[in-house]
Amino acid sequence: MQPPAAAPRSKPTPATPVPARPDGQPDRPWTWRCPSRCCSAPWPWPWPSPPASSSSSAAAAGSSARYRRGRGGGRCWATCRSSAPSRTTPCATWRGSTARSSASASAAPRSWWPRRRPWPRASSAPTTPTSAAARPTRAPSTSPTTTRTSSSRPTARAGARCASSARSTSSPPGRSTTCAPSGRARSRSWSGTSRAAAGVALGQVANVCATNTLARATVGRRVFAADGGEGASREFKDMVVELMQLAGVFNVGDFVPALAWLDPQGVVARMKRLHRRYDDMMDRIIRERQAAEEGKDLLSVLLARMRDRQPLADGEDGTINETDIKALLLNLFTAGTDTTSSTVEWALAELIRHPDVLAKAQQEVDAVVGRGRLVSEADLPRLTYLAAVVKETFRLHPSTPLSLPRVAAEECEVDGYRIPRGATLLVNVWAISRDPDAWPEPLEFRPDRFLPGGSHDGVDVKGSDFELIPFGAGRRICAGLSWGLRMVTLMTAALVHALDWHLADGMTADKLDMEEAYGLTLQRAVPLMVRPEPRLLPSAYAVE
Ligand code: HEM
Repeated sequence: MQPPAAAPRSKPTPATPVPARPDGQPDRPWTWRCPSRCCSAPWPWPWPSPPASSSSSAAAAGSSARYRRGRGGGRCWATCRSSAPSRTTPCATWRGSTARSSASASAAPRSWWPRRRPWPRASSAPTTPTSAAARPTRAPSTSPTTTRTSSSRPTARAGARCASSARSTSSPPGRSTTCAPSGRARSRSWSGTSRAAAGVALGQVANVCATNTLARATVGRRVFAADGGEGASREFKDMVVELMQLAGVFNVGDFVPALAWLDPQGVVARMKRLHRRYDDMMDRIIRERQAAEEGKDLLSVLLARMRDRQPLADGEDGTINETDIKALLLNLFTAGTDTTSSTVEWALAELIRHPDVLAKAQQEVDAVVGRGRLVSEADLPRLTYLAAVVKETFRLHPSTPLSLPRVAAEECEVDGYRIPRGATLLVNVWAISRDPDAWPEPLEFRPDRFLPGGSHDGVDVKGSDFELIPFGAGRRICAGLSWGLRMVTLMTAALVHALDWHLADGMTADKLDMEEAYGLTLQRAVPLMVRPEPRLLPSAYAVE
């Protein structure tokens, strides 16, 4: 296969002065995209910081243009489509690996280092005590009116087994209670959130919720306090983000084995440091669990199996040890937290940018649940519009845009392209779900397409409709699909139902930055800062 020409690597001469970030935040690095527009890669050289107060001329770029600058999109994808006899597998593979190589080279001062997503603190402006009790009714809306490089992936395999164990231990089939234990934690943290009228980073709150919910099923307790645990949650989230970024780096040693021992970018050294931090955290959790009474969580089950020298799954050989347990937990926490919370963050961002869609979703949840209680997992099957919103979010913002690397076990041919044995393949899920041949108006956020009578009525995210595969497909499909889908849907439903949403810091919906940061998971480049406002009866927020 002859891949299309790669992005030019010479430094451009800017014709115009460097504009400020559209969001007017001079303290964060603003990375240019490839100037030839032939690909989505951030420009790989350090760029002078924009002047602190210059006006936001770049903000004029429309939302569609912002989307187009994302990975694998824009002209490059179109070029591949026209020049290659088959676009999907080979082209997606090429796009993926190229995007990795150039995108990972974005951040100053080390040109081969991934850009870190800024992790905001809630504004230090004085908070107004707008408790749920004080603000029971819906306020007039002030919303703007405009609209793994490892080929064997051992921990992943173990994770798949682990997740099925989790299913059997924590979430019996037929019982619709997967996320139920987190309900109280959720409402508690939201009432705290609503007090933070100055603005909260939605992704961070969602991450604490997703992590605690998963933690309750896996280790029997929340790992972050509902409030006051900001430091710890930030540390954990930073670890997950760092892991995702390192996993997404174009590591020279992987492609030029002779250089691997040199670790020229320091990726392996950073991975090892990160691994030690994870290991310490897991050690702490295991010791605490061993000291406490045995529970019904996954960790208790695993520890009991280790103690009784039983294999992990019936019918399998071999017993498990503490390292296996740590690997399983690590796998679940890394695979299951950031993916979930970033999807919820994208969903809210889209809803804020589309007030009509938000209003429709709120009407639906009001009709099904009312305003006297919080939405629960049992309500989800009746929330068809909300399900469509979630699908549309997965389509435009798949949290694992290049899926996970696959290695061809045997040489094969796909659509006329020879795939050699041992080749690493990446499937560009992001580009597939924006393919104009499969999706009319692919860059528009239109949940209606999934409704009865819509162009994609009946299309699902569960791996059988190949134009929409945010969880992957086939044998190695996401092991936490059921959990992740329910978590995203429940969290989005709850946020939409319980709160009205305003952007913080004077931001308006039409200027909201929808830029994507680079990493294994699809984060927002600029975290979503919001001001939530209660919209239910005060009693609905009551917690035991
Ligand atoms: C929005 C939520 C999530 C999304 C979009 C997502 C997406 C993905 C994707 C695309 C893959 C790669 C599949 C492939 O190679 O074809 C994957 C693998 C995996 N995911 Fe998820 N995931 C999510 C949530 C979760 C959760 C909540 C868990 C666990 C509790 C989880 C556990 C795993 C594991 C263990 C694997 C590796 C499976 C294997 O290689 O056999 N994921 N996920």
